[in-house]
Amino acid sequence: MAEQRLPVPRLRGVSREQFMEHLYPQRKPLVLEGLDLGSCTSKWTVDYLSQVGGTKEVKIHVAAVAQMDFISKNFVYRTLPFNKLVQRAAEETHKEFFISQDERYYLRSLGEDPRKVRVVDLKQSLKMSDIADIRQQFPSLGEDITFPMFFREEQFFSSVFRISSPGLQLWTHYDVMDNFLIQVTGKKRITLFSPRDAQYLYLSGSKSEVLNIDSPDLDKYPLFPKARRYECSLEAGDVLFIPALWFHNVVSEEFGVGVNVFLKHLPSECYDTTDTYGNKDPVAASRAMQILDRALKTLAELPEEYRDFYARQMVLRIQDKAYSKNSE
Ligand SMILES: O=C(O)CCC(=O)C(=O)O
Ligand SMILES: [Fe+2]
Repeated sequence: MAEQRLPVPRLRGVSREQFMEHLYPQRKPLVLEGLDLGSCTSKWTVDYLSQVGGTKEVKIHVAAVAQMDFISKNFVYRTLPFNKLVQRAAEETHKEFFISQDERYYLRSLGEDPRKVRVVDLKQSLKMSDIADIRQQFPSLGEDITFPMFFREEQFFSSVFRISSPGLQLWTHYDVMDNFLIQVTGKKRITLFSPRDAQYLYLSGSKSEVLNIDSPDLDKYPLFPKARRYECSLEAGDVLFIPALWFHNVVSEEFGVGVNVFLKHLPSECYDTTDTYGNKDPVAASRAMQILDRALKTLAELPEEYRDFYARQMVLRIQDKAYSKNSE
């Protein structure tokens, strides 16, 4: 089957009203151009970021190769002061390094203590200190960036620094929050897949096992070419809207600094309160999955012929009762 590459629509000068009333409800990826992002787009050079961002320790991925692989774990986690990370990610060869001279770096910033489970206080509002918000963790840099306010204040979940060495590729995954990915400097190729095509992506949790999306091993992943492939080039000043559950794969074509804003689409109580990354499935989804696992265990008590018969009835019931009637 010929592989299709569908462009992600690009829109310039979209207003808050236009986005919220007409575009957001369509739940499709979009590149928004020409939004006011504040002074970051001109200020955030390597020197400025390292001076103003300071020496706060950050946890990073370090990889000896361009394509990070979560299955073979061809990367390690290390810690560097923020200013060092920025300098190293911007250079191609390193005098100081962890694994090799040409190792690559990826920062996904975290909150103060990502292991701490957030606590619900008396007013039911959540303690946010362990959730990334660059305005909290990097207040001086936070002042330079204006988030596109294309959402209601209470939808805000987190804001995350994304800093990457040239060439690095982040595996295909989905997040459970809506996302505005703001590319402040540098250039990325982003490939997206619809949640409806999850069946062709060979998922392991929230990630696709197909790492080499440009030249997949078709013996291992024969259905992968059936997934409709959307693509965009994200350049400095562009903002990509990634609706929750849309898969994305990111290749940094240059050293680049981005910030993404995760926001809640569902009412707050639908989300897992221990989720600090924005990637734990909604509570009802993980409960339903657990119940399904129990049902499968129960079915396994039957001999094959019966198990097969009842399993097929269950699939039909799921399709009839739970699939969206709105075919894409
Ligand atoms: O642009 C990146 O570095 C990764 C983007 C991403 O996965 C996200 O914003 O959720
Ligand atoms: Fe993501």
